[in-house]
Amino acid sequence: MKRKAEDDDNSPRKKSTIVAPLKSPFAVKILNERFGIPGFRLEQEAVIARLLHGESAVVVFPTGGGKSLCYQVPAVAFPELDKELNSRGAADGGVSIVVSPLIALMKDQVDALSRRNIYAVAMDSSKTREEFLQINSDLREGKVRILYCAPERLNNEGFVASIKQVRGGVRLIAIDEAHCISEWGHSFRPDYLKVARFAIEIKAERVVCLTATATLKVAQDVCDAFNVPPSGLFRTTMYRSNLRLVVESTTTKHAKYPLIFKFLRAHPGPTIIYVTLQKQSEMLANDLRQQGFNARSFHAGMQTDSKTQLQDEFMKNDNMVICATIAFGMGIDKATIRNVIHFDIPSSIEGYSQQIGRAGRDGLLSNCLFYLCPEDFYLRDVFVYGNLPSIQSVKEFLEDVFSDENVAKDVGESFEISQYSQGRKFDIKPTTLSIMYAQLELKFGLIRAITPKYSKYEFEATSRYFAAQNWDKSPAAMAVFKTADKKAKYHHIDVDAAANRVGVKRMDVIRKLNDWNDNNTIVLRTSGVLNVYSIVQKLPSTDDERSDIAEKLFAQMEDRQQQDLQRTKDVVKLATDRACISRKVAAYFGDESVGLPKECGHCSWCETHKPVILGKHAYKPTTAATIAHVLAHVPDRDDPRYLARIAFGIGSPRITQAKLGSSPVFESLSDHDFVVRSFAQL
Ligand SMILES: Nc1ncnc2c1ncn2[C@@H]1O[C@H](COP(=O)(O)OP(=O)(O)OP(=O)(O)O)[C@@H](O)[C@H]1O
Repeated sequence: MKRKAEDDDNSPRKKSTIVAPLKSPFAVKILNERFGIPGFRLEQEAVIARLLHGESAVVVFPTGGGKSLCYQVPAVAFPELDKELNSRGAADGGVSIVVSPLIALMKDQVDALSRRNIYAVAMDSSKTREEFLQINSDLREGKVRILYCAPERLNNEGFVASIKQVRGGVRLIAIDEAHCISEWGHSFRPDYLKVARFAIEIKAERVVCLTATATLKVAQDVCDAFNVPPSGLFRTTMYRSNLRLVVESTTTKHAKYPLIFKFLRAHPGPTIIYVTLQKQSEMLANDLRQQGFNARSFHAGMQTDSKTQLQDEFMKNDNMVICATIAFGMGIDKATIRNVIHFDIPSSIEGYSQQIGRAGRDGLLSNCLFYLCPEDFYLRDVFVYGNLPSIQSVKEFLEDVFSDENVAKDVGESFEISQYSQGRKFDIKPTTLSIMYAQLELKFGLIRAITPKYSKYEFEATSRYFAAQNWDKSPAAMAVFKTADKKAKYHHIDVDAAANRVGVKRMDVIRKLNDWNDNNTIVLRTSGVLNVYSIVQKLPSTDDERSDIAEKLFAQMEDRQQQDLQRTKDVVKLATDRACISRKVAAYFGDESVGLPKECGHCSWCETHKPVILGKHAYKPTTAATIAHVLAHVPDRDDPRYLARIAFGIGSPRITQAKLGSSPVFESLSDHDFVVRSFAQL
């Protein structure tokens, strides 16, 4: 008998009315036997029991709380449980997919799982073609237990297609850092919004979303995205009784230095000092070294090898001070960090709590210091105001996306665009640009991102390449031979020009290059991503329609700017309030658990019962003369926000291109409030 379509719906959106068990002896057995761990912590067992029962879950555990086991144990348990219940064939165990933004973390986990004889792989761009083919074949045969990938991978329709063919299907999707799904979250990532759609498309049986920082609102958003009922939300307390939370205010940034030196002399041990700017991390490490500390700097601008080496050193060392941007710490599992110091204002309470959460995982007393002064606000404002482009830029960007050529295309056709060049051309930050694309995709339903292309191909020829010139007369090979241009060691090739020249498809040329790469005829290098979008709905062609979309996009970004400004205010309020800081952090995350003391007894408020007083942040007023000074150096009058940015010292692609970053007016009004209005009446 033919079943109704909804009966086939295995997707996580299908709600269940059956109550899931809280215990799972089977999961305990897997934990002991396959992971060598004696027992579960927190609510790990209840989460896993629910997943094994076929339900989805949202997990909010603090950093280091053991979220990884919540998906690793079920992934291993599914095929074993099938065997026990005799419900599926041995090769039909399916795969569990972990979506995570942290590539380094994926690698560590894959290594650890491999040591336990669990077949896990990370699908990332470092894989060679051979490895990639091997993974795909193993996936099809249902051999891979856990597959890690970054959210961006879900834009790759080849990947989505191959997942649909996995033998045994997708048993579970685990979404790490799941707060990135929520637009209310402090680190919203547009590609995360596509995970829910992906889960439905590939008919994932269940989903587990994991995060260390989610307010009630964010947790609710995550639950809504995957239709997880209240019984599927697991939260444990954020309160950490071994963390001493101290806030101190200073009059200037400079005055923080002697306080830090003095504190670290009295409290040695592994330490992380968080700063906002890369340059600052280097300067501070330098100053600390001069004071005799074993200090090093860490930031995202460093080479991957140096970063890995430094992390390894920090893991082994018991008295190292790392001056780092927030790039440091994610995936660092060092239990004995004694001090976490904030040299600048953290961007949100979520960020603050995540960073202090890295201290004292061994349960021993650890100090979390937060130094605050009026100068700190400037840096935060630069970051927040720098994200919002001008409405003019948004309109020009949309004109480019909805060009006559694209508008003439039919539904199902696609267009290519380089987000990188658009960012430079329209003066929009890459993250902001990708948020707008995600909105065009998910909110307006106009386009859909599909597999990006590389725009630049180059290769190093081996002797086989030169030999092939005599015998390989295939059109794709001829296209390469005729077009590739040798400069020094590398041949450069414009794949589109090559394809046009001989009248073959672009794809054929790319396939040829890849085949040659596989059989050692060439060593291929690719770079320069071209984003590709397929048209889902006829693109808007009238000015009114475009204007309407531009205004909606802009309004939403303005909203985000307000939220970001509010986040800074929340942090300052937390630090300067007449209340227990630990309790306030817990309350911010909706954690009012019974058993939480009214006052923690180990924060600056509880220790002194005096609030931290922050000096007044005095902005200078803008005058006609200060504005005229800026205008004298910048000829453009098309965009008040652009002028305000220069004056305030917020870099942008357009400012870099105009070489105005070193102009005398750049940053000239940094001690003024960021007022676009001052330039708007010109
Ligand atoms: N039940 C347990 N018993 C003993 N050790 C555990 C248990 N659960 C997790 N751990 C260990 O605790 C450490 C932290 O776990 P994990 O990395 O999963 O934390 P996390 O919640 O993902 O943290 P983060 O938010 O920093 O990513 C790991 O070394 C892990 O092996």
